[in-house]
Amino acid sequence: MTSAAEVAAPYGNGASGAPAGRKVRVHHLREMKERGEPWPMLTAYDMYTAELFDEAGIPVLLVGDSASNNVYGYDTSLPVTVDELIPLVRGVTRSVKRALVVADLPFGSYQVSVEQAVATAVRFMKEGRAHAVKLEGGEHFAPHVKAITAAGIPVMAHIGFTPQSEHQLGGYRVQGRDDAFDQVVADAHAVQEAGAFAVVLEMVTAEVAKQITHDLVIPTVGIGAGPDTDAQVLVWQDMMGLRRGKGPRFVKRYADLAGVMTSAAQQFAAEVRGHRFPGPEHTFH
Ligand SMILES: Nc1nc(=O)c2c([nH]1)NC[C@@H]1CN(c3ccc(C(=O)N[C@@H](CCC(=O)O)C(=O)O)cc3)CN21
Ligand SMILES: CC(C)C(=O)C(=O)O
Ligand SMILES: [Mg+2]
Repeated sequence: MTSAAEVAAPYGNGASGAPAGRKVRVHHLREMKERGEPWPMLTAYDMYTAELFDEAGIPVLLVGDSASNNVYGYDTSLPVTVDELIPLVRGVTRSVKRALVVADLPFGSYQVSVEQAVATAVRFMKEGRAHAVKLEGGEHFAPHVKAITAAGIPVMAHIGFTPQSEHQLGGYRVQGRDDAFDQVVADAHAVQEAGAFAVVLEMVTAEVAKQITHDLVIPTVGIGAGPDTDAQVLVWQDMMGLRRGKGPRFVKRYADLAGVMTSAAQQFAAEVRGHRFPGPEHTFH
């Protein structure tokens, strides 16, 4: 038995929701919702980010298909492949002690059929050693969520603005306004009913996010969904200021890594050019 105090015990610099020093499981996320404790989620695509965010007390790390435009240099989420993502997932899962690692299924790897969805999810679990998978879609993807869950794989759903459908949705646009309100609510209910353990709400109005968060027993994870979701997620290069440019309005910058890294690179360059690096302490005889 774990005591309530143990369950609430913090680790690292933040509360994980899991018992101190133990792995975060999907049921801990639902328990945090029940206790009214919002939890953070960040993307991670490699060893050092995974290690640092895990130790900082981030309970859930997402290896997003956003690696497409944040690691591989494509302009959107669409081009990245399963074969490109699996090695990143493996690097992240190898590097965490406690965090739950969710692998995002990329465009084209689950939409073809329910069978394809299960097969792709199995690859991410077996080859990537992920702890859960995520896919974009609501009502239409409830059968996929159900079949992957039936295979023993926890599924996080993602509704509202779904970047893999940007061409159908008409670009990066807020969802859930006016007539679309009921559709987003119906999608949320459908994925919960199908067995999803959590649902990402991306770029929906705060009003629809609040309603869904109240309706569902599973946690909602907001990105551009206002203050009332059970959890919040951001792409780490956005919130740490590594990615330059304006970016989405829902991002808050907590650091200026682009500035830090540019000046370190410039200083290194200047010292090499000026014969000041390496010094005696860096030199073998
Ligand atoms: N670096 C990065 N951050 C993200 O949040 C992110 C990715 N990449 N890649 C995958 C998706 C795509 N996402 C995006 C990308 C752009 C906007 C954007 O430009 N939004 C504008 C317009 C919103 C509107 O008013 O309709 C904004 O100002 O927020 C939003 C979400 C979220 N995801
Ligand atoms: C923005 C999050 C939710 C995502 O799906 C990704 O990073 O790919
Ligand atoms: Mg994604």
